[in-house]
Amino acid sequence: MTTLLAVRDLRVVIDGLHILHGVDLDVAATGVTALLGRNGAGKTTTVKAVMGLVPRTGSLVFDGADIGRLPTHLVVRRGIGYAPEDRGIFAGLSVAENLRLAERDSAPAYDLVFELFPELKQRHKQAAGTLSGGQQQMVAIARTLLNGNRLIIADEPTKGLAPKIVTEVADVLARAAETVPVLLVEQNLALVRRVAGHCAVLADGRTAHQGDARELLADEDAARRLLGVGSHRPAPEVTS
Ligand SMILES: Nc1ncnc2c1ncn2[C@@H]1O[C@H](COP(=O)(O)OP(=O)(O)OP(=O)(O)O)[C@@H](O)[C@H]1O
Repeated sequence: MTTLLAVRDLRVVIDGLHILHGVDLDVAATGVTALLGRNGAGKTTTVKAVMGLVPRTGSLVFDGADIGRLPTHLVVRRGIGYAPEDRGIFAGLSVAENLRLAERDSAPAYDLVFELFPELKQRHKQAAGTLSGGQQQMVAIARTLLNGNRLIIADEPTKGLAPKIVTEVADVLARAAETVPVLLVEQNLALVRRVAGHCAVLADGRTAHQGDARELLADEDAARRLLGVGSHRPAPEVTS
């Protein structure tokens, strides 16, 4: 596996609380890498640390360059797009305005975005706050695809969504990952099995496992030990 982002011994302390105690993570240069772990394991904190949104120590090497001391805006400028767990959309602004605010490149990839999300084109004048949860998630992912990012980080994009919408979001992530590698924080293991190649599992702020996602999820005992759940649930249909 070729590594695009190499995280080593990542540590985060917030208000004196040690939240990450040494996370190692290799994000593959192609496809979807899944970041897994039980609630509170440190997944969101890990991706926030990559983005420079929380104070961090350790080594973060992205495409051969050290980004471990860069502030968020410079991490973004290196080509890492982030769709946060809370989606971070501007509720009072329209879909088009939300997208326009995210433009960084001189030629934003609206063709790609509207091909993947035709619904956003139809709803471009609608206030983003009146969209469904799934549509808001599409706006969050679309913003990362507008610019020529070299890595997309999506934090629990399917959280709270209806099964049909989960399938749609899974579809889009799988299609996006054909051109841009994706680091996906996800609890829906059926989706992970469907779209992910490499995976890392966190436990108590540390890396407990790294390897092939499907191999891990095929191993009932390991999945239960590392993730606390059986992994054999029906997979959502990915049509692309
Ligand atoms: N700003 C903060 N202040 C104090 N504790 C925090 C802060 N951010 C995170 N934590 C704690 O750190 C631990 C890891 O949180 P984090 O959100 O990274 O976990 P997670 O794996 O993403 O969990 P979930 O799957 O529930 O979203 C949790 O115990 C959380 O309560």
